[in-house]
Amino acid sequence: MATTNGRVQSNDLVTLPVINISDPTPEIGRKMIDAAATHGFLYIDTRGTDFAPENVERQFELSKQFFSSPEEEKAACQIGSDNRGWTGMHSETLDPANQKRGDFKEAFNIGEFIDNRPQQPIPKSLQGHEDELLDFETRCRKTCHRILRLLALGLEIPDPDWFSSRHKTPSGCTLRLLHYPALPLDTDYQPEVDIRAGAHSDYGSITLLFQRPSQPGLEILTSSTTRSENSNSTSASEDRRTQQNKQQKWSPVPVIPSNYTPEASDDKTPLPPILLNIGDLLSYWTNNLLKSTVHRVIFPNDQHRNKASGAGLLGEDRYSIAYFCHPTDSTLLEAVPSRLVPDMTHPSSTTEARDGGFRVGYGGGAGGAKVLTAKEHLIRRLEATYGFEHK
Ligand SMILES: O=C(O)CCC(=O)C(=O)O
Ligand SMILES: [Fe+2]
Repeated sequence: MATTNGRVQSNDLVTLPVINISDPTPEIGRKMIDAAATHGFLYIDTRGTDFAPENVERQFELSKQFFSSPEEEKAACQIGSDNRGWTGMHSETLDPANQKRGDFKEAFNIGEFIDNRPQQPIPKSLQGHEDELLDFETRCRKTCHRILRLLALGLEIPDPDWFSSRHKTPSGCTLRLLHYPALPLDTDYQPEVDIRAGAHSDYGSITLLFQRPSQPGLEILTSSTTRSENSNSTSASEDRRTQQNKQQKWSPVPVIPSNYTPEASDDKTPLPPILLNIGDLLSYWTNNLLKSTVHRVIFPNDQHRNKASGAGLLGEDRYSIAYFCHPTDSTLLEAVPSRLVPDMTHPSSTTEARDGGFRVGYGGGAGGAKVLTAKEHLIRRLEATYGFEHK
């Protein structure tokens, strides 16, 4: 273990379940809730989704086409306060407290299409491919709706469409293409302070992440409890002390987990499962029952040590695609009608025991002074990160 960015780094890969969502039963929903309430991350088996391997391959081809286009063309679609467009190398700093310079990545944010049309300038390299972007976005949306339905079933919400019916347009849904370039041989990259994507949590309800086989780097912040010497004690004070001994560590998330057997054929690279994680909004909405876990992307240490790749560069390019799913802008983040929210988060708490008379069992601050809309929640979150007001 080594200390990076103030936290311990572990070599232990984290084990997350791989869930097939083709059969929308309450039992599958419960498994998803268990994982979402523990690590906030789980894998979705691509066989139960709207994605065929060629859809994902094609989107990665388009992504490469965009990132390898001339800088001026990308800059013509520079990101604005609407959170859409291109952000270049080092222009985003996801973890300013621990980074001395911006993320070693570039990204292109595509906001949702309205009436089948993009609502932002499309760079030259992607012009004529709008239908393919829309097709991929539509598959992401459908898959998210299946997932939201399963989460509602797992939470025993009487209406299984309670979440999905609150995820319509217009919304903050964003498809994000990401490129983490290999480094020049004379790089001054320092693994202790530099990073491909700084530690952060996602803003929306859920995120889908598509990764490439053999392009690792994602890590999540996990907690492990180290017990003190009086480990037989179960008193409340001992429990509190044990709590204080919780150690946070970075655990790598494998692209293809050992508990997954992809359909590999001779001529094709296997399609990794889709990684799913819970975002801040859904965590807030479920009163922190579902966890929005901090994660980051590192430049793999072995690639940093082993110097040049064939291209005269250090390490390899990494590409990923994220789909950030958000509720309809006007959605009120009010009570989630699930008895599991109080039961699982605060088993013994009562209304009076909670801060400010916060109503137990009702997520998202319902019962508090003001119920936020999804858009207000997103604006607050973006302001906290970028320090400027988004439209
Ligand atoms: O590229 C990745 O693997 C993760 C990207 C990510 O966490 C993000 O864009 O929010
Ligand atoms: Fe993220």
